[in-house]
Amino acid sequence: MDTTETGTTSDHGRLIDEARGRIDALDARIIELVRERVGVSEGIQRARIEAGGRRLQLTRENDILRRYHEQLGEPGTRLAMTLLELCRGRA
Ligand SMILES: C=C(O[C@@H]1C=C(C(=O)O)C=C[C@H]1O)C(=O)O
Repeated sequence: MDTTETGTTSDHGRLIDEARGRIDALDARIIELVRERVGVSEGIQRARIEAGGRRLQLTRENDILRRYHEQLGEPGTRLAMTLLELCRGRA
């Protein structure tokens, strides 16, 4: 059986390379979606400030944290916290 320096067969190596290509493409889409989310969030924050309100709304943030937790567990909560951190404070 033909093996590479990582100990995989060439078939496995090809499968891994192909799957990594898909992961790289997914990561690029995720980063693009995060950038889109930052822009939408900034627009909401700016509108609220212009209307005389506060930039942040913690009840809404808690709903988002709960949704991520329900779907992805504790790491989902941390992911949502990171997303909210990226989206806060630029308006
Ligand atoms: C975007 C909003 O403003 C802020 C940003 C949020 C977000 O990025 O999801 C959520 C709540 C607010 O603290 C909103 O109220 O929906």
